[in-house]
Amino acid sequence: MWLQNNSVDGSSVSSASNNRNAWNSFTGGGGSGGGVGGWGGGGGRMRGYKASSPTGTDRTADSSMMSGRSFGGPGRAGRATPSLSNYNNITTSRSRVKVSMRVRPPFKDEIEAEGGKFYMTMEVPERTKEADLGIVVLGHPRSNKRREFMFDHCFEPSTSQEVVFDVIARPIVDDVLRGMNGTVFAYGQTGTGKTYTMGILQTIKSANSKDAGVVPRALQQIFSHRAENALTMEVTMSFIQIYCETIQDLLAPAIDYRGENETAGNLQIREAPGKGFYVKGLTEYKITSYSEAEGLINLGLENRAMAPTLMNVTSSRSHTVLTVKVVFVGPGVKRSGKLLLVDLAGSERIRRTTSSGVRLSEARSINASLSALGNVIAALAVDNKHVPFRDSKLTRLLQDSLGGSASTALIATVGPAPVNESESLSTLMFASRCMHVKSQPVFNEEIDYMDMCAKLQVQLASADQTYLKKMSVESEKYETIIHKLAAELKNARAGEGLRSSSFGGGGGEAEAAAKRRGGRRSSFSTSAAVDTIGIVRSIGKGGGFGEENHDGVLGGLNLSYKMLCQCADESSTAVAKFYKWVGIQMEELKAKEKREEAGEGIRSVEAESMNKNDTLGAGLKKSLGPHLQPLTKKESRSRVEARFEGIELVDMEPTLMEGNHPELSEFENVEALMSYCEKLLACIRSNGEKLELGLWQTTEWFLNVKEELVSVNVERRGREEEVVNWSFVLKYLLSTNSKLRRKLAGRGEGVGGGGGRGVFAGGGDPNALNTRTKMAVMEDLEDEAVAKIQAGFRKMAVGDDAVKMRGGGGEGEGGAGDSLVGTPQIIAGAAQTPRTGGGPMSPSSARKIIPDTAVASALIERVKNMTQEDIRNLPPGSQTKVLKLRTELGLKELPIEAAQPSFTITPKVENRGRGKKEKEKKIKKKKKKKKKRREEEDEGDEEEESSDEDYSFVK
Ligand SMILES: Nc1ncnc2c1ncn2[C@@H]1O[C@H](COP(=O)(O)OP(=O)(O)OP(=O)(O)O)[C@@H](O)[C@H]1O
Repeated sequence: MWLQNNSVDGSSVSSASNNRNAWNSFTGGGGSGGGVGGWGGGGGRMRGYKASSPTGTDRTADSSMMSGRSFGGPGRAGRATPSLSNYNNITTSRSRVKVSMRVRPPFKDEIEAEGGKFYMTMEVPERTKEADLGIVVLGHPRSNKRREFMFDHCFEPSTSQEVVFDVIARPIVDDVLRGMNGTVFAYGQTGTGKTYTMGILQTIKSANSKDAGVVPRALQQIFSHRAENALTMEVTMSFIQIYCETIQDLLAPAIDYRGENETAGNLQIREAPGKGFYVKGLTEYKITSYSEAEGLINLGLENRAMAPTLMNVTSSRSHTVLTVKVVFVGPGVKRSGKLLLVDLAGSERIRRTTSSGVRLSEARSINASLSALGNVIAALAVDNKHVPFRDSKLTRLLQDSLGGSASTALIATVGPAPVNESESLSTLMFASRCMHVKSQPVFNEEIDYMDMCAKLQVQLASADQTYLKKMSVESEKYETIIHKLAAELKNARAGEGLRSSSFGGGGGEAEAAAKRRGGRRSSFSTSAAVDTIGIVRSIGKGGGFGEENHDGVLGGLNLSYKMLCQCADESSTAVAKFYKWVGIQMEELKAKEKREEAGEGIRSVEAESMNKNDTLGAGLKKSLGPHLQPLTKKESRSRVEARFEGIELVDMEPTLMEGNHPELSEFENVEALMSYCEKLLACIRSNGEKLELGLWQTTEWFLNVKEELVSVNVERRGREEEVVNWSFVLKYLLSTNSKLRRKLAGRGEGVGGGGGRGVFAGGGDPNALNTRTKMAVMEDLEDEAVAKIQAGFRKMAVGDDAVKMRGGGGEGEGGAGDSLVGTPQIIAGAAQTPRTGGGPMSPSSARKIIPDTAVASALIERVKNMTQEDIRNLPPGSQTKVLKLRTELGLKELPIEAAQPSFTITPKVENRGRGKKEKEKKIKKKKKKKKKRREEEDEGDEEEESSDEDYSFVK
């Protein structure tokens, strides 16, 4: 859209209107928000920035005024996109001077003079070679002439200072802070806003104010920059003006301490190799803050040559160059960036300025230098070999910036009035040429490696303490881990030692260990290895073997690595040992079974005993034969097979690491070490699993085998116990059988001795007998022994057998007593007091041994109730026994004369005094009876003998 003058945006042109004092109503052009025609072209490009004052009202009015015009039109939407063919040779802005155009808001007098008809439109093409390119179309409202220019940016009049800075200057300052040279210069007709754009029209105060231009904002950006670590930033500043081809130091007093300062008013440009052109004698101020810079610039602005011209009451009559050098210094590094902020004097047609005298010569000088600048640009634009930098002081000073090694941006300013058309065309053509000036910024960085090294060493030394402290903490951490590893390794070794000893020890400890584990799966400790991997990983994350790694850490790592290797090796050894042991055990067990199968072992003892050609042996054989049938071969084999059933040791080969472990220093990098450690860990895990599996299997197997063994042993012991029990029975029988006693007398061994030799040799726990066996034994014992004892007591009670027992006492000593010691339980609770002496048992002892309380009670009753007469009638030995028993029973002895018989044993009394024949007859009869009874008992007759007719208790 066209600019119009029928509305007002006081804020955007306030300074202009105030200065000119004539304009009070002006709209500062189309808004960026519209983006349709007019200045909105720039606004379209600027989408996202805050536009100052565009309104729809402005555009409506503007479009009505534009109707009928041959160029322009109501807006971009209604017009064809300008041809871009002319701009195809424009290279990307990254490798050339960046050019933008800014249109000053019209003054009031311009609006009045032109009637709101202006000559320029801006557009952003639909598609451009570069997305940020903008097009300005220049034409005259009253002619068909039309020129199109394409720039990097086209700023409408309402574009804020902030936007211009951000788009144009901020990237240049960024480059300077990175160590490149950068230049921002404003070029344009006088009075079009160069000084305003650069922000040095008046004294600068705050970079944050709305009107603050490039200079204050750039300084603020520099001082808010934070230098990288280890680099210090130094900023120096100089400020000159080129006035009528003289270079003046705006920051040096014109009068020095000697009275005058000649050099400050006319500085010379010199050239030095590696330094390029420089201003000799220029004062450079080191500044550390924005406020310092502000003070200096304001001082310089006071010194700046300004004079009102017809076109600009605040016209700058000189080119001003503010140079800000930013140097970053670090260990061995010097990086420098130079920022040139150039506010060129305004180009002008001398006739329009109506200058004369000094003003005229100023204008000529300005035009001459700008002309030289134009020539330089023209030469650069077409890549001329000769670039006339020396033609003016300005071009010489800008050589660094335009010569291609700096990052350069040009802001071309134009006025909006048609009256400025030719100057604007000239400016746009100059700017357009600049679009072709190549620029390839370079970094200004000097690196002194020696110096860097020395300084780093100093830094390192100073940082060493902190570093060491940090490393000692790290070290402690690793030490803790290493100690833990060592402890675990020790435990693992101890565990292995335990297993090793049990490996050789025959399984007892292995079983015990399995029991202690309570069925828990045993495991080879892999946590140590895992921790080591953790250390390696953490080292790896920390940068591997770089300088930053402390020796201590590497030492710790080395130790951990060694331990990991050791773990892997030992795990392999442990597996090998384990399986070897299992193999041996299995072989041994098989061999043992085979021996047993062949008839060796304990059965041979039994067989030996039974085969003895003596009464005892014969008796044993007769008594125990049925119990001691040897196992058949088939039975033995099935037992062996059962014991080895279920054991499948799948993989007996340990996992091994091939070859010797490399040294830590042999690894190329952390990754290689990590990879090897992972392999070690895999080896340890694999071996651990094999051990676990093996232990698990063998534990199960042993438990099975043990159960089998126990059942066999129980059976075997059962047989042993039966031997014992029967032996006891036989012993007792011996004690009552003089014939047997006589046979054994003088041998020095009784049945008890036999027991000591073989029967009790196992020392087994009779409780381990199963109930069935126990009961059977008990029943047999009771049936056999109790019956005999009862019979003996009965005889004793009648008196005659008591004599026999007493009489035989001397013969059987040492026979029975000892064997009772090992078998008290068999006669449950009876043998409270083991007998150590020999001879026939006393009634009291017999009572203790014999569980038949009925018999004992009868006996006791009998003794208690005996009268003196009864006792007197007893044989002398029996009298003593009875009296002793009575004493034990706590009975008061009656005087024998006074005693009344309580019962009468008639047959004995009656038979007393009978002849020898009768007596023998009786004995024969008894023997016959006894024999008969024995035969019955041998056949398992369980009948009670209480109905023995021979003996009767008479009350
Ligand atoms: N974008 C703008 N917005 C508002 N006012 C502006 C703008 N540009 C310039 N002006 C005003 O226009 C007047 C002239 O501006 P300035 O002095 O910056 O022009 P110049 O190009 O530097 O002129 P010279 O070359 O003569 O010094 C100043 O009063 C300034 O405030």
